[in-house]
Amino acid sequence: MRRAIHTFREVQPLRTFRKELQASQRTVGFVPTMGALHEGHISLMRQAAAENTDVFVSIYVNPTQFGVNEDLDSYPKTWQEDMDKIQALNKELRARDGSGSITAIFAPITKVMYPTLPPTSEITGPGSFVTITPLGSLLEGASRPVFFRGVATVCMKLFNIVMPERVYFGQKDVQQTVVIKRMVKDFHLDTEVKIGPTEREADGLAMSSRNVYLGARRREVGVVLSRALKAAEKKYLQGKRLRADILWPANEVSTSKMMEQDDLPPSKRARVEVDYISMADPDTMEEIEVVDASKGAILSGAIKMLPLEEPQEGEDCGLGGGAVPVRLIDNIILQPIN
Ligand SMILES: Nc1ncnc2c1ncn2[C@@H]1O[C@H](COP(=O)(O)OP(=O)(O)OP(=O)(O)O)[C@@H](O)[C@H]1O
Ligand SMILES: CC(C)(CO)[C@@H](O)C(=O)[O-]
Ligand code: BAL
Repeated sequence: MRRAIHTFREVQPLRTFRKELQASQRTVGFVPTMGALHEGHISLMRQAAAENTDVFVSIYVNPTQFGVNEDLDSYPKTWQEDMDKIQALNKELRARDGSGSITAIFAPITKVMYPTLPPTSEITGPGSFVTITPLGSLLEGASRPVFFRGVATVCMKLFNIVMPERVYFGQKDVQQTVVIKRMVKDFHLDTEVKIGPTEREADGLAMSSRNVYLGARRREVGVVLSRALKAAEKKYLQGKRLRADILWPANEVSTSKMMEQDDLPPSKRARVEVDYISMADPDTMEEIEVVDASKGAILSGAIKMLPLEEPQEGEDCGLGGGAVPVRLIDNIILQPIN
């Protein structure tokens, strides 16, 4: 049966629609996004459609997860392209027997999501927040202090509005998946958290909405993060278990790339800073010295691609002309070995 996609801007009409679905024993898989959709998002929607009759997608750039000096204002917005991609996915899904499809988009304005106060990005600002500590203060949380408070808060609101049977998150944001699982467990939320694999470009770069800001020169250097993590994973697969043995090749790959770029003239280089390379416990994200092979571990990292110093005439500098710094994250799960 061909079904239209409903776009909701308000909570109540969405709830009414959701209740109708529930009354007819349909199941909802929910994919929260901030838009600027790419194959990473689409693969989560595909997975959700395989496991539910109806898929709800939210498109909302949540201000409270951006720090005051972060890139909220420049976050890419591509509404029409996003709708075209979702329509194309539905066409693909409808050709498949037994598959669900995307039936609702939730695209609220901020007053709908934060009805009481203007939302704050200040650490000590007022508001009703969900905090998951210390998990949310480590790694990404150390660099972006309000990030996981904002993510957990908006996801709690979205889950309360959509009431999905299942929620879908990408492994690319691995710490986010750990935070969401913890929130669902600790608050007894009646939903199942499903994680989809990281979708990558052919050279290994993890897909991200922010990649449009990279341009060719920074794009080529940015792939260093996935290479560094791969080098570390290789050590684990070769039987190494100690932090130093696993992480040194990752640090070497990233440091030599930094030095290589620093030595180039400003007209040719794309400078990069490493924020962290981590080997952490999969449940707590605390750093570990030794991998317990029965449990595995999470290798993750974050780098910052600095603005191009001397963009060249005619060069593909990406959206923003190479002036926007771009933070890239990536991770590899060291799988348990029995
Ligand atoms: N490459 C990817 N593979 C799989 N899932 C992804 C990928 N990139 C993002 N996702 C997932 O899509 C969901 C929405 O993410 P979001 O809209 O922030 O996109 P994004 O590309 O992660 O943006 P950015 O990297 O700029 O923060 C999240 O669950 C995220 O983990
Ligand atoms: C989960 C999320 C949509 C919350 O704003 C965001 O953090 C994201 O896109 O990963
Ligand atoms: N994908 C995580 C959203 C953010 O970086 O703000």
